[in-house]
Amino acid sequence: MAHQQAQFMAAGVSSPFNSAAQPMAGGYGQPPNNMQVMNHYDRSKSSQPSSAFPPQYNNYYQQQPGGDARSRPASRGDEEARRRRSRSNHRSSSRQRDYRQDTPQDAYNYNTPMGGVSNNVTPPSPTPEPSQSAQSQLDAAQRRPAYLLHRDLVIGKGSYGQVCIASRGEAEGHSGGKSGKRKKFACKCVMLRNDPKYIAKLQEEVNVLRELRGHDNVIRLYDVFCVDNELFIITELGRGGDLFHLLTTHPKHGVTEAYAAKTVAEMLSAVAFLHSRKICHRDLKLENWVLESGKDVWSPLKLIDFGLSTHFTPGHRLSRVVGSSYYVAPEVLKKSYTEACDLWSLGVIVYMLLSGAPPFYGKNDEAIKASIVHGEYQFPHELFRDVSDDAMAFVSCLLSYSIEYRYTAEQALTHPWLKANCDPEQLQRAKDGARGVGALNDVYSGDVAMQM
Ligand SMILES: Nc1ncnc2c1ncn2[C@@H]1O[C@H](COP(=O)(O)OP(=O)(O)OP(=O)(O)O)[C@@H](O)[C@H]1O
Repeated sequence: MAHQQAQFMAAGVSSPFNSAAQPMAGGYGQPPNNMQVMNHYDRSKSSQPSSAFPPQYNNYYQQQPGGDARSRPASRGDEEARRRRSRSNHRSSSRQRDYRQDTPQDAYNYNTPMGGVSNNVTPPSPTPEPSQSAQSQLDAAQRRPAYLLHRDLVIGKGSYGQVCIASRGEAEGHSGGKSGKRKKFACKCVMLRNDPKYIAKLQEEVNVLRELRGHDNVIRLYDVFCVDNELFIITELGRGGDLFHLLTTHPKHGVTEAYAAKTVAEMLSAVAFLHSRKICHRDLKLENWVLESGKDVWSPLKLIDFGLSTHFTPGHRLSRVVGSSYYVAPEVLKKSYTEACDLWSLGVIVYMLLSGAPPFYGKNDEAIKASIVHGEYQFPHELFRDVSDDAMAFVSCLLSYSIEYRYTAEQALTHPWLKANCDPEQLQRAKDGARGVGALNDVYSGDVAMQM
């Protein structure tokens, strides 16, 4: 994001970070050279350092059982000891583990012929046929229906496969507009398994993405198809990379309140919209928000990764323990929860945006879970010195242990902290988005959309 930084500074836009900016890595808003993209986005979880966060995140304070959430500023000695403990803890703790024990029960559809463009996830045939064409022999760039898949341009890796760049242009039968440029997309590539539960999970992910099309802060689905037992989910490309990357590649902690408020308004807009459609995301975390533009860190945020999302019935409790360390709500760990778990996760995200550290932590997943279930957190002075009382009050409304008192996304959008720190037009757009105003106007236009 060196060029992002340069861009907003040159344009006279205020820096989103709390401290003097140093060049940051990441982003691919400029025509990327392959190596840049690989360097910044080939973030294989297996190759992640064992620390949950890079060193600049390791200033977590020690939990003080029984302490007031807004309690005493830590003394310098305390803080040093905590930092030391925290640093050694996080060297050995695992990164963002998912508690994936989830098996959505929706029916799935086996009807789509291989290679077709479809909304349906097609399971592999029990005895896979040998590779059918020269297509499968192309390695670095493979031609798929209407897209060129750039297998070498990996922008992310998750537990289900990898996400790479796909593009299309005149060669694939699409006009490139006036500029004649190829349009780029993100393509999630997932090997299919002959496992109905697994297929049903993917089907739910695709269904949810399709249902949410048109909201400004939800990544837009363009296409889904299967080729040779591999599923390809083509979505809009978040060119600015994800928020985890943005925060952790910056040398200092936290973002300004103005940037946090803009970010949170957009997140709440998306989450309110999801909940109005009776969809619970269940995996909100910094990594699952990407910036639309690689040139402007103030560009809109987009929610990605609906792999753990589920439809819910109001009044019915969900029970499967799913989510990611640090962000998972206590009631999820207790196996009885509602869509309010998403608001808890947003509370964790805002806390982290403002301070650069998570509110609940521990030396391993078990310790993190125990800290979350215990439910007590603080706003340590050294991390929140420059943060307003209103901002902390806002975080408290989301990190309410009791879901009765926890704000809904709609309620949170009316909080005075957002009003004081957000551009009014932006806040209004977020509120409109929460009610699905933009989404209702999302006409399926254009050839790609027609394929859906
Ligand atoms: N549309 C996109 N635009 C930009 N980056 C993306 C996009 N989709 C995914 N990514 C990147 O790829 C990473 C992995 O994608 P995703 O979360 O969808 O995969 P996953 O297998 O479901 O991962 P996880 O195991 O974390 O749930 C993301 O954290 C993000 O950095």
